[in-house]
Amino acid sequence: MTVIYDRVALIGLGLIAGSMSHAIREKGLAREVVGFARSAGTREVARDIGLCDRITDCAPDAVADADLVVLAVPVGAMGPVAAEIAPHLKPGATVTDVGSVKQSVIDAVAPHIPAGVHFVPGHPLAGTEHSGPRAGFASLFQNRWWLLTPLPDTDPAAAARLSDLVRAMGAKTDTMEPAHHDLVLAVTSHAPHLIAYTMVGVADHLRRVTDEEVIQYSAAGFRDFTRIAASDPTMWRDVFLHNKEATLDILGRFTEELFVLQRAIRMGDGQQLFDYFTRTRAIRRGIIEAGQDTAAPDFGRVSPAR
Ligand SMILES: NC(=O)c1ccc[n+]([C@@H]2O[C@H](COP(=O)([O-])OP(=O)(O)OC[C@H]3O[C@@H](n4cnc5c(N)ncnc54)[C@H](O)[C@@H]3O)[C@@H](O)[C@H]2O)c1
Ligand SMILES: O=C(O)C(=O)C[C@]1(C(=O)O)C=C[C@@H](O)C=C1
Repeated sequence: MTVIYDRVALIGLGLIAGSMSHAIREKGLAREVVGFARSAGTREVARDIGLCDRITDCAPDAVADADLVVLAVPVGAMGPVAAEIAPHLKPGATVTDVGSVKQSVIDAVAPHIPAGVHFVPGHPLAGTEHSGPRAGFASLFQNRWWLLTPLPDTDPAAAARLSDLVRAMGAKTDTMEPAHHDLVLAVTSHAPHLIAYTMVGVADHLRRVTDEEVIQYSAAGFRDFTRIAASDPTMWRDVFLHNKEATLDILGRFTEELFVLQRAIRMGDGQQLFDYFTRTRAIRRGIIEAGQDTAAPDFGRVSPAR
């Protein structure tokens, strides 16, 4: 493969940055991958497992002379991290982020980006319930979407070069308006996570169930919920706090639908339930036909949790 950036700096060394480092180094897409993490423990693990070519103890060091800087920290930390590295960015460099929410990250990061540095926000639609420096793996982005949400004044050449990197890591790229991205992701990712957290919380309240039966008789459907509900609390706290309006809108619609189904059950309206489930089954089949189902539960085998 061709080198796309001479030096890539990864800020935050968790699942996404770790997976990027594995993919970039495995495919030779950069001459050097430098990593920085805030906590000494994370840096130590990253050094132990040889996650990057170099790990530094200071964010400004990591970004000095980097051609691409990737902000891979929780959404709420993007602004402060951008402020810290901004004075040290190389003219002509590109800064991207991998945050699950786009508009609030843009609002927090863009004001810090100096003239002559390109900011191309992005979001890989790929992940697992695991986090931290050991969680990453090179094939995470294979055949998954990686959305870019460039700003009106984003340099097209900088965005195209980032797209090249993303595609070379195995992902498919598309561009979207940030606010539209946040609404789409509220439907496809954020509200479903909240529902999974809630469902597992409900089971937890039923002590009789939780004590033994929830483990012993855990059905596949509930197990899928528990996988999602095991996702990183900091990351998801920040997602909901920073995509508040869209998530609340979708949860409002969800509640209305839930009442419709609840009423159908109460009234014994089997036809309504059958018709509803027939429509939703078609959506699932559409996702599989589009090649978007990658059997997420297998991720646990690929990358053991911390
Ligand atoms: N996990 C997923 O499924 C997934 C998928 C796509 C995008 N994302 C987004 O990618 C970003 C990183 O997620 P991840 O799953 O790699 O997380 P992670 O928890 O595995 O890693 C996050 C890293 O950020 C560091 N960090 C945390 N708080 C920080 C702070 N205040 N300042 C500096 N560093 C800090 C942590 O030490 C860690 O190194 C998030 O913005 C998340 O929304 C996650
Ligand atoms: O498979 C999972 O564990 C995920 O939840 C990944 C997932 C998603 O909802 O699809 C989670 C958050 C992201 O921002 C992108 C991907």
